[in-house]
Amino acid sequence: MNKSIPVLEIFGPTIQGEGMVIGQKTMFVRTAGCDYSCSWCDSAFTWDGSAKDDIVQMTAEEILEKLNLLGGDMFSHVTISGGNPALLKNLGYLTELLKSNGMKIAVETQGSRYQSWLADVDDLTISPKPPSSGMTTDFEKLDDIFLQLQEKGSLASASLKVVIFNEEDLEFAKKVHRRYQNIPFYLQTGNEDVHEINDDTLISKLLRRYEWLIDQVTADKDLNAARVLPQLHTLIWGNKRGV
Ligand SMILES: C[S@@+](CC[C@H](N)C(=O)[O-])C[C@H]1O[C@@H](n2cnc3c(N)ncnc32)[C@H](O)[C@@H]1O
Ligand SMILES: Nc1nc2[nH]cc(C(=O)O)c2c(=O)[nH]1
Ligand code: SF4
Ligand SMILES: [Mg+2]
Repeated sequence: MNKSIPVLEIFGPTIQGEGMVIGQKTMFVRTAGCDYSCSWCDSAFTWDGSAKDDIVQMTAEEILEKLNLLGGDMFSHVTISGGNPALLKNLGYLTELLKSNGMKIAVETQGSRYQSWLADVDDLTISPKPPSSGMTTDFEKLDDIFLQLQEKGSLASASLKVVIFNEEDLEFAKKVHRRYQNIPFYLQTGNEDVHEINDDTLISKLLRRYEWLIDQVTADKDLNAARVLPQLHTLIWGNKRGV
């Protein structure tokens, strides 16, 4: 089989620090390449060229082998993130292989591209980007993604997660929530300091930002069904990579 999946990191077991299955023990596979360039991206090395020499082209079998080498029998859940893994048409081989080996699959993507294999994912997080990112969401594309998931009977596996840095982001998030009212909706604290190396400084600021976000949500009747979360892994390990 051809070595067609560009991989930047494989790590774990760790816990999922974000979103719908926060706390779930999982392995991570991080693919290279993104069609966005968010101003605050905490994984910019996947697309800004700074780690281009670390990209390894792997087959699905090689990825499974590496997961087993690292995780042994201490995992049954694999999260595929990036970059944008939904750029990769042939990732379906990997999701099939992992599932046939008894693993559950989660995917993190921003909702700019659809791939048929997204319908086979157990925990699908779609994370449209708010104004602070500098990106513009194509809502027709996003509508189409949810439509395709619905047609395949996979809507129940999906959730929405919007990262919030300011009030304008919150307005954007409310628009998303209104448009897709039946999709579980998560708000996540934005990390403004992705290069901070002092964990105490970072964590106390993130906790203040989390409290601010909770205050906004509790005072807003349009957000009665929202779930508000921090990035748990950042509170534990700071900006460290590979955790
Ligand atoms: C690095 S992205 C990769 C997957 C996909 N490109 C996406 O953005 O959904 C994984 C998650 O991290 C979130 N994220 C990235 N930078 C962040 C930051 N500075 N603070 C909080 N969350 C961040 C993204 O919004 C996304 O939900
Ligand atoms: N522990 C942990 N949880 C995460 N949830 C989403 C992550 C990501 O970068 O996509 C991530 C990550 O990098 N680490
Ligand atoms: S879409 Fe995700 S990986 Fe791409 S730049 Fe934005 S946060 Fe980073
Ligand atoms: Mg991350």
